[in-house]
Amino acid sequence: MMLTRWMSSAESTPESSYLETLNSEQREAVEHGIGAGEQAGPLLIIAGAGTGKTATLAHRVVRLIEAGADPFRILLLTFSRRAADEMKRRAECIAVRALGEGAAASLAWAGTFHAIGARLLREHADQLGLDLSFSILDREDSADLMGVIRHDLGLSSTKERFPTARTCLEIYSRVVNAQLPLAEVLKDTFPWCASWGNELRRLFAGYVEAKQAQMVLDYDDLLLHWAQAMEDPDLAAEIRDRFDYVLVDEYQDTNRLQATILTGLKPDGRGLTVVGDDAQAIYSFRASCVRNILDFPTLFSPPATVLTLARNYRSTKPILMAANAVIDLAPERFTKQLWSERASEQKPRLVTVRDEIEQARYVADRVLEDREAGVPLKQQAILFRTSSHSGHLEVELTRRAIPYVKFGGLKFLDSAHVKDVLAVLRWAENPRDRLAGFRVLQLLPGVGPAHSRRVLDEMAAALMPIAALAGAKPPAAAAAAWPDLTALMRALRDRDLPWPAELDAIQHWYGPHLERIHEDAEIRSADLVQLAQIATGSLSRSDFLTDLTLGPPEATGDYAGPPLLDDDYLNLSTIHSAKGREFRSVHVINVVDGCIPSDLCTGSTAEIEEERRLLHVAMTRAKDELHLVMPHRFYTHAQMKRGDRHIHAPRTRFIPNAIVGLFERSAWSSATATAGSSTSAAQTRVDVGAKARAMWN
Ligand SMILES: Nc1ncnc2c1ncn2[C@@H]1O[C@H](COP(=O)(O)OP(=O)(O)OP(=O)(O)O)[C@@H](O)[C@H]1O
Repeated sequence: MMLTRWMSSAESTPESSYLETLNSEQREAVEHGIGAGEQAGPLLIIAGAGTGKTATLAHRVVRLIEAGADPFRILLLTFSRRAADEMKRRAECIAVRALGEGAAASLAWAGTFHAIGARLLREHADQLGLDLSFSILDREDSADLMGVIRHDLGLSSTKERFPTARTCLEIYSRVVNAQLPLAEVLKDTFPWCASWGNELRRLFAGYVEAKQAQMVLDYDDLLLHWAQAMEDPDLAAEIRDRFDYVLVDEYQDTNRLQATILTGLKPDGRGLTVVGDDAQAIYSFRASCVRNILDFPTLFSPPATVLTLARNYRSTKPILMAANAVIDLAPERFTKQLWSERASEQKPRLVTVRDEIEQARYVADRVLEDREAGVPLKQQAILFRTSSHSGHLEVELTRRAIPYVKFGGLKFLDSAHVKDVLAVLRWAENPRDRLAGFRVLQLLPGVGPAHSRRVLDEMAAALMPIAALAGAKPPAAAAAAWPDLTALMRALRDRDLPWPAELDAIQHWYGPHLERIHEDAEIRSADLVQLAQIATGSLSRSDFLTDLTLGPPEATGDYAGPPLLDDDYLNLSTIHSAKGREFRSVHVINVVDGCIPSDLCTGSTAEIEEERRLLHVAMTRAKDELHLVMPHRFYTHAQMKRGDRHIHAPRTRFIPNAIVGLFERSAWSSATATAGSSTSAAQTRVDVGAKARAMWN
């Protein structure tokens, strides 16, 4: 899209009509510091759920441009790629409205911290001693690499069990992102690993060395190296000089390392705007730190201006009152009471069902009822704390042929066949990427880990790795397939095919292997068709790999076969993945202690508080209808077939008796539902208490 630089501030009209749709609080945030003759001081916008944070940030971007800012020098940092795309789209629409057709704000620097980090590191690779063609490992690959080093150092065969590769990666990642010493992270977050401090240090040193030898960066490196670049005065000045304005969305979910990067970019806070909601901080497991937002104002001198958005445009009053009540019980936060003008008689419902099977039936019934009443499936969502909570529901939906897409949980890109194809691309991009090579080589019949390692060692030692691959001696079973692989790699390396045609070549090569390896090859190849389609959106192989690694598509395609995008489908989502979204009708399932809060959290106050915020986030996704469903009992897994062991689950502690009156309570069972009625708690059928008392009177 064409870049237009708007009128200078002298020409701009603060009363521009495109700002009229904003309320006065939003307007104040949009106008902050504009026209003051110097760059605006630091600004923190505390924006409660549904208060128009995206709209406000998008308008501020356009207003800055209108006042003379250069769109190329605005850095917009968001939490997900979807949020970046949405923000760009909104800003462009507003720009057109503000300045007429033909006007456009092309935001060249909008993306996640990781994506922007990757781009800056590539642009400054020389100065940072990085190889320009570095590839990026996703979390799975990083854990695999950690596993390889763990094994090589003999840590997989220690007498007492050494932490798993995944736990080691989590520890490593927390040290990097929270910028804390290893000993402190072990003591506070991984106390059961505390005795392994020395071994972990050795492991992490090996992991870092392996990444450097293979010219790969993991997600954490994208931030770490960016922060390190900001420590060099000249380089920091160069990077700082690229951006006049830095705007950050979802600031409550940034971690210490990201905060360091921001203060490096804007040491006095001038030109810096951050938006967030401390009540929606839900990513501490990724070392995000709610203190970042609570402490932001005092980071600068003079301190940042704090503006609050409290008018919620999304939810009805009763939904908002209940969501406010849940978060009001949190001990520390910026105080704000969300309010709404959307009147409704309907309180959110708190529904008890016998077990998860009944819960699935209840939800499926309600979803169909809502659809009959004119609410499309796409406007409905079922939310849960953990991906595995939706098992029963997925079965019930499939049984009733209700199409759905699941967000969170097993992702499209985590499926083996998609990873295989991407590994070929990554290996072609960087033949020293051992993990990619390790995966690709083992697709061939008869090639195992030992043989792959040998070939990769030969390639690592050679000046021309692909020639070394061609010259390597394959095991007998792979002899026939070897020339095809080397021919493919050579073609990809030499860029014989234009992008994205090379993906077709890979699929052509991969087809027979897919059929040999997987029984359900046909279903899996549909995902590969989808992958090829996604590839058309990127300009080059390297862009495609970077885009996918940093912002993967979220829908599961592994088993369900994703519905076409224009079909109507129900949204199933973890609460984390529903962040930033809204639906006319929302069901939150398993609203019981043990699920929310999850019994997986260790019970520290900070963790419990985060679970409270999760429930708040879930509730505030609803516009018109909100159902919180509570199965009364859960079957336990470790028992004989047809066993009937179960545990009783109490209502979540986040809805204590003091606030339960804000909900309409009812009990539901499929037996009474088919008889055409549900039992309301208020209309008890058999008052067993009275009967029992009567026995003794
Ligand atoms: N000034 C306004 N007038 C009317 N509607 C508005 C206004 N501002 C925002 N909205 C509407 O309110 C809803 C919520 O806005 P948005 O999605 O930007 O909220 P948000 O603050 O990002 O929410 P959350 O943090 O919960 O994800 C949207 O449907 C949006 O169109």
